[in-house]
Amino acid sequence: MLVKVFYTHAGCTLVALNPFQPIPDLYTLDVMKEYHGAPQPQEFKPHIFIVAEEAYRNVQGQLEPVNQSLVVSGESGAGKTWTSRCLMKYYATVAASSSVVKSQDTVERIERRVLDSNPIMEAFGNACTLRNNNSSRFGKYIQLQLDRCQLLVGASVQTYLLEKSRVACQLANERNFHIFYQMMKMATDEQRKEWKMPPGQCFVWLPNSEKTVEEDCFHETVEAMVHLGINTERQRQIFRILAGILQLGNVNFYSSTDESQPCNLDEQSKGIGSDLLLCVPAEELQMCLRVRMLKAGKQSVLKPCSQAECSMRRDCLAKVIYAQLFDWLVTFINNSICADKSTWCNFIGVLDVYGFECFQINNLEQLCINYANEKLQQHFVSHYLRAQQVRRPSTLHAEMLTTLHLRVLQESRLNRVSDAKTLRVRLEKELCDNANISWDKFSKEPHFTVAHYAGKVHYQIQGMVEKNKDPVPPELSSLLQKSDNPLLHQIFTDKETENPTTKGLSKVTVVSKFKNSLESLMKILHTTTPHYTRCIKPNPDCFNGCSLTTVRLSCSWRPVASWRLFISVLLAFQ
Ligand SMILES: Nc1ncnc2c1ncn2[C@@H]1O[C@H](COP(=O)(O)OP(=O)(O)OP(=O)(O)O)[C@@H](O)[C@H]1O
Repeated sequence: MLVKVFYTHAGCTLVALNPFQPIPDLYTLDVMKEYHGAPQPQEFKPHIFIVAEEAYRNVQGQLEPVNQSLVVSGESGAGKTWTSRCLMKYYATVAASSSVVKSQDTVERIERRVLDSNPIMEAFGNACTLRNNNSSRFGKYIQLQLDRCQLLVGASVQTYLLEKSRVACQLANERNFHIFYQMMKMATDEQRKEWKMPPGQCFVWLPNSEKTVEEDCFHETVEAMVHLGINTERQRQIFRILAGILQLGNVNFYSSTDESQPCNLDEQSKGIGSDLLLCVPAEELQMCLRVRMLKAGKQSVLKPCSQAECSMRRDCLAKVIYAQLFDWLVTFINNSICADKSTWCNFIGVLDVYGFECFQINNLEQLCINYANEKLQQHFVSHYLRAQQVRRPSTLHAEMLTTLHLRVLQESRLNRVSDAKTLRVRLEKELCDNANISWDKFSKEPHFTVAHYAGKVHYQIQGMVEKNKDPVPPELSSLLQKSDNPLLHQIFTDKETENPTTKGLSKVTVVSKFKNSLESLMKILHTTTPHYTRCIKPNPDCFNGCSLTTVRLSCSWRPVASWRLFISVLLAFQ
């Protein structure tokens, strides 16, 4: 009989092979109990529960550093989210004890809430892509909070870089975020009426809706919302906002024959109901999408937008609403599951971030994601070398100099207007002595190529600066503040208070925000005991006939050679 093996150890790393099918008896309650109760779990067959148990025992043993981080890595579709869920379920089971003095009810509720954060975040943050039907389009770090008796008393979630562009633009054969399809497929007649979504209506922003994926389960999302304390009225507000976004996608603009006049909307677009769903005045919404306000000193001038600009403003409106709604949800979840600081003393963190990305066209998002992967790889390499008692080569000095040097240079660049070609020339000048970046001077599309630890990636320069600034026209923000939807109103009013546009304060850009959150993540990782799990996708077609006995693994970890270069390039866009 062929015994299928899905886990093995490679040095200090657990290698997990995605079986692409449910494996009966691999993750049952009994198996959890077996690993948890074993005097020496390491002597058992390799399993994700060994990693989980080892981290748990480290906390019990109170050996410094007591806090633990479980770093789950791998390419898209390799099984990171699945593994993270497994780890959370493990702790929700073994770190809950019926013998606790606290009421059983409270204990159950917190474990359940922690687990219920998953379906909500997956519904709003995951999508069907070419590589994975349930691909996380954001990164997350979950801290499971343990009290003095090592019982799970709460959790907190930090998310990174939601791919909000997906709301308004999906690659061929990919889909928008699951939640939209869940709504469309599972709505009751009453909801359809409320959401202005008659059966059979097509939405431009919902491609491939005929495809059925396991994740299209609206009831599970709603049930999780209820458990986390999102009441029916709040749910209504959320779904109306989402329906409003969908309707926005069906709005079309036509250039006016008179250039001094705003673009036209077709009759269908006028009656589409986004204004009603987003609870904003119809005329003002149409105006904001088609006319921009230019400030000249104290005076403002109104200028009609071109057809392309109107579409960009429509997409921008949808993206900013969705991203803010996602952030609101994460904050709500945190408020619901986070324990009071006085009640917990240690944590086990589970990190599930985007894997290394290399597409045909790569831009700022990939640069950030791959930078994060380089940092994690570097963290892994230094931990591995420490474990092998090999002295680390010191790169800190050079690194600091590079960063400092470039930062000084970049300060003078802020707000400088430049096209892609000029920017390429500037970057090349600055980074010409770095062996890990190369330039193709003759290419039509200005780009640069970075030799990553995982392979070479070409990055398109066109649009990078704009993506980094990620501007939201002020007219759109003030329109949303006027919304009669209490949630939309709250989200955009809070945002305004959080980020006052005070002159002189450094601007928050995509890179600066990402860099800050990555830095704080790395700080946390450095103060915890790390455990690495590398998930492997045995084939690109998600074929389910492989096991570690049939796949030859390449465990050659190439050293990070280029991560310093990232700081330079990313700083250039700050
Ligand atoms: N241990 C497992 N047992 C059974 N199926 C699994 C397992 N791990 C992964 N899968 C299957 O593989 C799919 C992809 O896994 P998952 O979503 O966890 O990948 P990922 O690495 O998080 O990808 P992405 O980076 O795109 O989010 C899952 O939806 C599930 O069907």
